[in-house]
Amino acid sequence: MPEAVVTMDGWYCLHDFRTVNWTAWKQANSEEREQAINEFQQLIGKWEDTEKSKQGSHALYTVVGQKADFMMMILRPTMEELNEIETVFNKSKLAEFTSKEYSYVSVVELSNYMGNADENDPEIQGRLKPILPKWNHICFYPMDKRRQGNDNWYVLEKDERAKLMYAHGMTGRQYAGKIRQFITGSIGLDDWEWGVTLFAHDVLQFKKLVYEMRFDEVTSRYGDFGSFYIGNLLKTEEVPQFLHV
Ligand code: VOV
Repeated sequence: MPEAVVTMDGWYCLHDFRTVNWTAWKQANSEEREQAINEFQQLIGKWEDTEKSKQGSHALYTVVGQKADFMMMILRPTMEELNEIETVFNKSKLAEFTSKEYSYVSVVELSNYMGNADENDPEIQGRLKPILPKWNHICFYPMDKRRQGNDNWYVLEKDERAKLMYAHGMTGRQYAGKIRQFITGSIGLDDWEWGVTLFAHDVLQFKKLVYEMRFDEVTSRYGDFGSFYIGNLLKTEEVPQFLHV
């Protein structure tokens, strides 16, 4: 039987996508809107404090296209904290004007194919508990490794999988400084096997990287993908402008 890889797992992760009901938002009076915006900014302020004390991290992006209007990506040490954050948002004034579009629950994951990584190494700890970059663009999509006929990732021996992952890593390394990738594992946690979250300064680099990877065997033979979500950075101070009507 092929050997499973022992993963190293870090902070839990919630991707939370919301759509604004602009009609209801426009009908609200200006005090209500101001209250909703202030409360949301205070909430983000708390996330910023948590990030400063390295107890978690977050990213806030507007979403381009009709899949949602904005997304919150939250990293925390426990699943309970993720749940608390979404509940606080759900009880907020702004939530009265938004609908839940999609969410994804996972955990920051590093696979240790070479078997030589030391989980206590500060560099590895930094990757398991990362501070998310506030780069201009985000790209999120869930994915599976295929299990179909001759293309079944889960019957490949570990050495073979390690070789394919190595080639994958080599393609990715060419994008150093242009793209930062965060792989979150979600087997047993959500509907797909992994979440892929990419950050870039230049949005076109997502297309170039994802296209180039389509030719890596690990993707061409074994990659199955869900919906793609693309977004632009929403800074805390830009929230009032984004919500201005
Ligand atoms: C900047 C781009 C980039 C780079 C450098 C990179 C490197 C690496 C390395 C070195 C490793 C293995 C060790 C680890 O760190 O886990 C991985 C692991 C993984 N990757 Fe990756 N990946 C990138 C980018 C990158 C993308 C764009 C995708 C989506 C695939 C695509 O075709 O759309 C992806 C997927 C994954 C997955 C699902 C895993 C876990 C697979 C498993 O079976 O465990 N990844 N990845």
